[in-house]
Order: sequence, then structure tokens, then C-alpha cells
Amino acid sequence: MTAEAGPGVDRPACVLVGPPGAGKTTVGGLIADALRVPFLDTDALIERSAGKPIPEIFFDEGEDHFRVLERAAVAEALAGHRGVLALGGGAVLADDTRELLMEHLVVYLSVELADAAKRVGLGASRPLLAVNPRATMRHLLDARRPLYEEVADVVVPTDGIDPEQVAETVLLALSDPEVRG
Ligand SMILES: Nc1ncnc2c1ncn2[C@@H]1O[C@H](COP(=O)(O)OP(=O)(O)O)[C@@H](O)[C@H]1O
Ligand SMILES: O=C(O)C1=C[C@@H](OP(=O)(O)O)[C@@H](O)[C@H](O)C1
Ligand SMILES: [Mg+2]
Repeated sequence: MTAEAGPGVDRPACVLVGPPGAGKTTVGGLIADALRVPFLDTDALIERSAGKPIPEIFFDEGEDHFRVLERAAVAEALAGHRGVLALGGGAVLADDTRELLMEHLVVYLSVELADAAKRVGLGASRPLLAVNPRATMRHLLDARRPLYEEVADVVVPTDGIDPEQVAETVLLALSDPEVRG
């Protein structure tokens, strides 16, 4: 596939959503490499503009402030980024973000509790999972599943599948004229 892949030249080639541990950051990079387009992760955008890592933003300013930064970063990236875009797992919580996503080709990387827990290690790098990680992850998966489904054009299950295979499945879906609209 070439740099023209995706729904149009004036927007991201595709936007990856899904819970923490779904592989959005990892698979997004692989897809961008394959398409030879730039890769952007809104978490990286937020860290760059805040000048500190996400756990520190949560610790210093709280989740609500992080969500404000996230909404702005997602809107900026959806308007300006021309490659593959990965969102943070909680970006779809915002009504206005879900509204914006309606205009984009959105791929939902799904993952169930066992693989998600294994992959994120339930450690400190994701501040939301710092307390009672397994129960929090279960609740988060259940609560957000309908939101991911609401915005998705394509759902790609990732359980038991390595990132390269997930990327191949996404690339195949992106080459389908029906998916690209
Ligand atoms: N399909 C997969 N199979 C196994 N491990 C994976 C898979 N996708 C991602 N990982 C690993 O899981 C961890 C979280 O992946 P990441 O891309 O950061 O997920 P997300 O951005 O969705 O939270 C990383 O260590 C990554 O290498
Ligand atoms: O699920 C969430 O609310 C979050 C997911 C993280 O991104 P990943 O989904 O890439 O881990 C990051 O944005 C932040 O820690 C909050
Ligand atoms: Mg990520």
C-alpha cells in the first residue's frame, strides 16, 4: 500500500482506538511503517506539550485535567495529522471526541481481560490502573466496550495474536473499498 491509503488526503489514514494493552501504540507504528506514512500517538503529543510523562500529569494535575489536554490533542491530531493516529484508551470517553471520530476511518483493536492484563503488566506506567489494577481493568473494558464499538468502522480482535499479525489484519481491512468508504 502507498501513502495514498486511507479515506482521503486531508485526514489520518486511520485512527486506532481500544483499551490499554490493545496494542494501539505498537500496532500503529507497524501500520504506519508499512504504509510509509508518519505515525502519531496522542499520548506522545500530550507529553510533549505538557513537558512531562502522563503519570506525572495525572499525579500533579489529576485525571480531569489530563482529559482536557487529551480532548485538545485529539482534535488537533484529527484535523492535522496525515498518517496513522493512535489515541489513548480513554479518549473515546469524551462525547465531542466520539462525534469528531464519526468523520474518520476508525479501527477498534479489541482485547479481553487476560491478554490486556498480561500486556500492560498492571504497573505504574498507566496511572488509572495503579490501584486495584485487575478489577479496574475489568470495569474499564466493560464500561468502554460500547463506546469503542460506537466509533469503529472495523473491529480487529487481538487476543493471542502478535502485533505483526494484528497489523496485517488492519492493513487488509484498510485495503477493502467497503471499509474505506
Ligand atoms: N498483539 C500483541 N500481542 C502481545 N503483546 C502485545 C500486542 N500488542 C501490544 N503488545 C505489548 O503490550 C504492551 C502494550 O502495548 P501498547 O502498544 O502500548 O498498547 P496500547 O497503546 O493499546 O495501550 C507493549 O509491551 C506491547 O509490546
Ligand atoms: O485508558 C486510559 O484512560 C488511558 C490510557 C493510556 O493510553 P493507552 O491506552 O495507550 O495505554 C493513557 O492515555 C492514559 O494512561 C489513560
Ligand atoms: Mg498507547
